[in-house]
Amino acid sequence: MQQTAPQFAIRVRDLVVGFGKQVVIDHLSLDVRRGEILGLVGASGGGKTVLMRTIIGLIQRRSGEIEVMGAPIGATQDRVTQSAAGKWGILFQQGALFSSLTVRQNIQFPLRENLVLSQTLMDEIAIAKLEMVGLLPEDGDKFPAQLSGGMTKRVALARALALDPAIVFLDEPTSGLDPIAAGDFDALIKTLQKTLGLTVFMVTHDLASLNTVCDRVAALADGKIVAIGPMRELLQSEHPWVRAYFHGKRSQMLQPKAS
Ligand SMILES: Nc1ncnc2c1ncn2[C@@H]1O[C@H](COP(=O)(O)OP(=O)(O)OP(=O)(O)O)[C@@H](O)[C@H]1O
Repeated sequence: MQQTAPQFAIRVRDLVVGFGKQVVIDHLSLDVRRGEILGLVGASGGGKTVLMRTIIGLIQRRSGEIEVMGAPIGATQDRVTQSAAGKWGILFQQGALFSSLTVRQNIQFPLRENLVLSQTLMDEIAIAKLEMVGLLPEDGDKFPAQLSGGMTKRVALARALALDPAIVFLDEPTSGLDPIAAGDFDALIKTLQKTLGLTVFMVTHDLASLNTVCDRVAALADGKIVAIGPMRELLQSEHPWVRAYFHGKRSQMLQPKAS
């Protein structure tokens, strides 16, 4: 692979990932530009989560190359791969907070795992991250069971931001939220992109998110990226799956962003 141009946060080339006889990702290539919000859509079970987990080294690939912020990601789940973890933060599909830890302790978890910091500094960082995601310092004392769905997503995002990553991976961040909370969360993502210069890789089925916050949308079908570009371009795509996805009955309410 050529020297990575600095404008790419993630480069994937000719990636193949499978389980037994099943090939999930089939010679897929994808560039994610630094500082963009990229939305990834695809059929349920089509491999979106597998792609995301392979990029961050949690799933072993069969072949292909992956670079994150210009550095290659190892082909095996080794410690070298793990040590790259400070480059990114992850918000998993279910939020996945530790139920026995307070919000503050959840946010501090990646700090404890990766750094040696005083408790005072960690408390200050936790307050700063809570503020960043629109929560109050006193929310830090709560346990996950005491949070609403929207708050849970915000805490999970605060934890993903704990190590000041360059990239955040979000797996269906607005699923389970009402449209107002989902819209608020989208606005938060956009603000963080602008203020922190974050690159956001977002798996989502949320048409409103795709339309309002994503700079580009990539469509995954048959294990490959079959279309990529701003939403208005995706809406023009002739690919059968992309057409069915964006022009099906459930998508008819979609209002394209003005170009
Ligand atoms: N660890 C694993 N072992 C075996 N098969 C797996 C594993 N992880 C994922 N798969 C399979 O890979 C395929 C893609 O799954 P994946 O979770 O990436 O889909 P997805 O596009 O994220 O779907 P959804 O939108 O429903 O979340 C599925 O057939 C799934 O069963």
